[in-house]
Amino acid sequence: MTAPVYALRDGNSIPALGLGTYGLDDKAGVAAIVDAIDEGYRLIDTAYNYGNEGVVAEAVRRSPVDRSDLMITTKLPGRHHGFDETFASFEQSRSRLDLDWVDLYLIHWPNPRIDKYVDSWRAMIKLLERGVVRSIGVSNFTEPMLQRLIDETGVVPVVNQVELHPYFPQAPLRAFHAELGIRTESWSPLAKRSELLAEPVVTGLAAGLGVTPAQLVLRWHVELGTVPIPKSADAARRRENLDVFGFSLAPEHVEAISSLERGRLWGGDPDTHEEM
Ligand SMILES: NC(=O)C1=CN([C@@H]2O[C@H](COP(=O)(O)OP(=O)(O)OC[C@H]3O[C@@H](n4cnc5c(N)ncnc54)[C@H](OP(=O)(O)O)[C@@H]3O)[C@@H](O)[C@H]2O)C=CC1
Ligand SMILES: O=C(O)C(=O)[C@@H](O)[C@H](O)C(=O)CO
Repeated sequence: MTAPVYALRDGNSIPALGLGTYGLDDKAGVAAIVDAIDEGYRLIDTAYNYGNEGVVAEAVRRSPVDRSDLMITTKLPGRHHGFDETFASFEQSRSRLDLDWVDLYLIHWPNPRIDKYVDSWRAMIKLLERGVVRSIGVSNFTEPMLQRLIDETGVVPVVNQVELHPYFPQAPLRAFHAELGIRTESWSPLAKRSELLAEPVVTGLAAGLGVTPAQLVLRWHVELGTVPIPKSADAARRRENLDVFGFSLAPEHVEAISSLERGRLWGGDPDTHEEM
């Protein structure tokens, strides 16, 4: 089973659910990603800073699934912001990933104090023109930061990957994305498991639908039209996580889950958090 896809504003497409890989390392990580592709995952999310681009490369090499059927995302770290620095960093990522092209390249964090994300964005536009990147987007960008990229370059990111889960549904940012045709990707979609999966509203609705709490939460993302990228090192949980396209949630159930809102999981406010 594979996830359905959404069209991106640049004409490419993105699976409605993908695999997070933060913490999938070494041999076990390779095996987990090979298995995930076999299980039907087609969108794989890594980053320069995860230190596992080589692990993703090995999994892609070992998988019988054609590379062109996969969407591989990686991300530019904060310490490499800048026009020339972005080309150099991208080349390291591409080489470690052992790919002719990267499907989706994101600015990982805006790092506003460095104030070079527009320079990086200009370099990413060039990478797109050169054909070594198929789609470009950002991660952890606020509305004013997105607006600045657009005002200064005229190029709208296809994706903004942000913290998003029932504790932090990001309704205003999602509405802004919808106006601009930016697809929202949800990081930590299960709120890093935490206590979310034991919330009575989650367990109650899940029991009523005959699904697991994680499936209920991931279906909530699907109902919102965001792309969740749950990470799991466990095959049974990965299968469970992908199996959310055979049921739906009533609008009042979506609302009930969204009402768990209480804010970010930790201090990852893009206006102040600097991640190098
Ligand atoms: N752009 C950014 O700044 C960021 C991007 N990310 C991306 O988002 C991905 C996902 O986020 P992450 O922080 O890992 O958090 P998730 O919300 O995906 O939660 C992962 C945790 O949930 C557990 N889990 C997974 N599936 C289930 C299930 N069905 N039932 C119970 N527990 C489950 C996992 O354990 P187990 O492995 O044992 O199953 C793991 O402990 C990352 O891997 C990364 O790719 C994350 C943070 C920031
Ligand atoms: O996983 C990511 O992409 C990150 O940016 C992480 O470093 C994230 O910020 C985190 O997990 C912090 O605890």
